[in-house]
Amino acid sequence: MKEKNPWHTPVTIIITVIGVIAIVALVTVAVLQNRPLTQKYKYGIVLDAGSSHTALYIYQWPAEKDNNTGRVEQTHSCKVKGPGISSYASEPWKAGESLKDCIEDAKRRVPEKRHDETPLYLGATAGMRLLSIEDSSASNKVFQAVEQSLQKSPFSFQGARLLSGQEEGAFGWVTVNYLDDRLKQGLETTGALDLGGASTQISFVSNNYDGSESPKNSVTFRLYGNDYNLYTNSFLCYGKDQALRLTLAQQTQSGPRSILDPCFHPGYNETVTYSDLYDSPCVSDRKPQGAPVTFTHLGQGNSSQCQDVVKSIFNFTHCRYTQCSFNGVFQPLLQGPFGAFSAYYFVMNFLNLTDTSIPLEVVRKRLSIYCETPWDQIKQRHPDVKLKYLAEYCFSGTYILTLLTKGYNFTSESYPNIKFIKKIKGSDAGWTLGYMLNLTNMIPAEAPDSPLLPHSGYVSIVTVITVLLFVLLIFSLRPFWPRCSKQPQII
Ligand SMILES: Nc1nc2c(ncn2[C@@H]2O[C@H](COP(=O)(O)OP(=O)(O)O)[C@@H](O)[C@H]2O)c(=O)[nH]1
Repeated sequence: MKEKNPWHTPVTIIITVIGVIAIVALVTVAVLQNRPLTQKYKYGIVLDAGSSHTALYIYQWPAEKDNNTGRVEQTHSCKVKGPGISSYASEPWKAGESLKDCIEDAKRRVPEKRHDETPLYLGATAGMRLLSIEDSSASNKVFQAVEQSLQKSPFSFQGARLLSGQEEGAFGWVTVNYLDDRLKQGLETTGALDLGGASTQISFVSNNYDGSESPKNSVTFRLYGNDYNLYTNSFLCYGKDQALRLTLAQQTQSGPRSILDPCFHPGYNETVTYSDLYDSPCVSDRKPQGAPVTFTHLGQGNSSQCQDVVKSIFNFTHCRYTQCSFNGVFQPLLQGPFGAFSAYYFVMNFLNLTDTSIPLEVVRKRLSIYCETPWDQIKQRHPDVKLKYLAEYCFSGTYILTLLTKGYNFTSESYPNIKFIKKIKGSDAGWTLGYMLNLTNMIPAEAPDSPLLPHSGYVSIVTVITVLLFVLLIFSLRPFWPRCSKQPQII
């Protein structure tokens, strides 16, 4: 008699076919339905009105995930032509005009249908801080002019304001740690060292600082469920352009007709007007009486003397706290890694000295060889570099090393903890991103709920469950399996 295979019974065949169709349908629906939707983005724009120039930054983030760290990124930056807005004190309307090209650029970069919901902020830093000290009415007029200009843009203008030094330092620290994904994960934070043209900031978390000593240097944050007690200080007049004024003022106190400056290359020769040099609140009270109209600024290229002149602009004589950096300012013990950006990066990158594993002594030696190089040779070697920047790298490099070691107390051991950086994951290091994250409430105080599975994880789980169900189905049909008995089944 012919053996009949139990798998060939109509019921079994129907169950198997339905099972397979159901499984295929389940996987297909799971994969198709969970495919990420076409990504929609939101945008934010911040104008950094610095002392030397203004820059516009565009940030974007996925529309659904405002609250997730590491998701906001810089997509574009635009450098405003001309000087910083504080330079337009005598013709404020020009400050507003100067921003137009970058605003036009932003209009092309941000999708038109998002324009009216895109917040636009302008934050001014030390250049405007100095102008407001010098002439508060001129500073108000400059703010009015930029506000009038930005209100005409199609973006949602949220105002132009002067940032305090403390805010500038703290937002720079937020930016660096946000981009490094250290805040959400509650990791040890990175300190921030920012060197601008008119001021410089140092911000870090130190275990031996709870804010009780010198409370004005303390900023507290609760971010993603973690509390931070940040130490921050901004030194007005210690940005690299104002620091250069301080050293030149130091060398021209007797009102000479010429000076031999150890921080400029041998053969450097420029005429400087006394009134220009002393036209800043950082030095205006020290303008020598009866000085001639101009002096000749000659380079000498002597590194050790340059270090002495630069050191002389720091005051180490008084400290009413347990410890100080300089000028009587409290500073707790340095702790952790540091990111040094803005002019720290421009200068050390030009000098090929961003590698902090090079011993400090070797760094100093290389800088002194550079400073001693004649000005003609320097110009020949770098025909494409702006002469103003080129002339100042010897001074700027010496200033940076002096500020870090004598000012902030970095040692040969702690110097390698510094990383000279320009960008982190494509976004510029600076206060602007931290400022926008704060104003848009994009960093929550408490840790967000654990995120949903990513698409690939979801598909994998559905596939595994489906395979298991399939195996289960096969086993549930066991009664219909062919028996392994020697006796043939007779129907
Ligand atoms: N070497 C060099 N210096 C720069 C560059 N951009 C800006 N600087 C200088 O670096 C300093 C700081 O600039 P920035 O970070 O824009 O500071 P701010 O203008 O004070 O906000 C100023 O002295 C600028 O003149 C650059 O591309 N190369």
